[in-house]
Amino acid sequence: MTPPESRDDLTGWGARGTSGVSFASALKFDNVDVALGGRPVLDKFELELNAGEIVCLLGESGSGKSTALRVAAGIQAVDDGHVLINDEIVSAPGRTLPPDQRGIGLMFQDFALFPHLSVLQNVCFGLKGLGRVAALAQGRAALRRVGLSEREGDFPHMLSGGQQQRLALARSVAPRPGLLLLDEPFSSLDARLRETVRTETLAVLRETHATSLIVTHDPEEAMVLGDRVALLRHGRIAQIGTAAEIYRQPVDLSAARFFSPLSELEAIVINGHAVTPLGPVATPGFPEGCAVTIAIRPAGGVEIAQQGPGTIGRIVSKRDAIGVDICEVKVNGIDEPVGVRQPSNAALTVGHEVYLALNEQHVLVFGRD
Ligand SMILES: Nc1ncnc2c1ncn2[C@@H]1O[C@H](COP(=O)(O)OP(=O)(O)OP(=O)(O)O)[C@@H](O)[C@H]1O
Repeated sequence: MTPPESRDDLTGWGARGTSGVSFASALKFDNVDVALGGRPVLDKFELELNAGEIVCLLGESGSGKSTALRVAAGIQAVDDGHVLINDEIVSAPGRTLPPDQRGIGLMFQDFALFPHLSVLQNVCFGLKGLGRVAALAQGRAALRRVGLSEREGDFPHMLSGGQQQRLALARSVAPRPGLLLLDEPFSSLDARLRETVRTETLAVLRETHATSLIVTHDPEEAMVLGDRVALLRHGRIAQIGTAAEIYRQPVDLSAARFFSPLSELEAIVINGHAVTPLGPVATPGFPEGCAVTIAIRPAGGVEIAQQGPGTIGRIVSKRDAIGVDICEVKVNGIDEPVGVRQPSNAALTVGHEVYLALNEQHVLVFGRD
């Protein structure tokens, strides 16, 4: 049985800035097709990572994220297209350079530690080419960075979940790979631990300078970790950009829904505006008479005030999430209550009549077919 998490899981990382430095590699997927079980999983898949960049691959379950990572790792062959690492073709139809010749570090959701090897042996496994003395020195430095020096003689089953994650990270960065491929690296950790581990892992990735491709299904995680976020849908990139770009200018309604719940209002464009029960919304670029969906994010899209001006509504539910109110407000003419997150205000209570003001800058407009 895995030992429980301890305070050490939150505080036990080594000194920042002590990870070994890699020479970052560029990675390119060029028109990659992969079919599995007779179904296309990657479909003309295109993605380019600049050297040293951290890109998060985000998407619904089954969208092809892990398959893309496995292709980059050389575990999965391509049916068409190419994969290039530093401009060298490493995957082409019928030709797949093995993982150990790609200069990559891999980290999986279940950590895939070797149960019969000690902590130190696990981390030194990929360092055999260095010779024993250099491998031990480099392995111990990686363990020191993740705060596991004292545990080098233990076996993986003696470590807590958080410590196993740290060992898996140390093992993947110890050989100083130019490219790190991480598949859901935090999903097996509990929520309390995940934030600390995420921050520390990001610090390690930055120190190593390795190019990193991280698969996740958690939008918040992608936005925190990625220099850019790539949204994958049915085996293709639906959108790629910085977290701010992809959150503020989602390519379509379904991309917008991925990053937060939305209040969605249907309207028609009249005189350059969509008329909604919450007031008019400017619709530049949409023709007169066009049917649009106005999507409002709970954070910033609308504000609740005790006094007008604004549209009258009634608070039907409220949760206090440590400094933040999460409210639902019923407004005449809108079927579903409008979701609002804003700084805590004890004066706002359920049943209270309030005024809603739209913040047009945070309101999204999409055309409807
Ligand atoms: N070996 C296989 N044989 C047949 N189908 C497969 C195989 N591996 C994956 N698939 C299918 O390919 C699709 C994409 O799988 P993949 O694991 O890449 O998705 P994912 O986006 O990583 O999903 P998740 O978030 O659930 O891990 C899924 O529909 C999956 O069922």
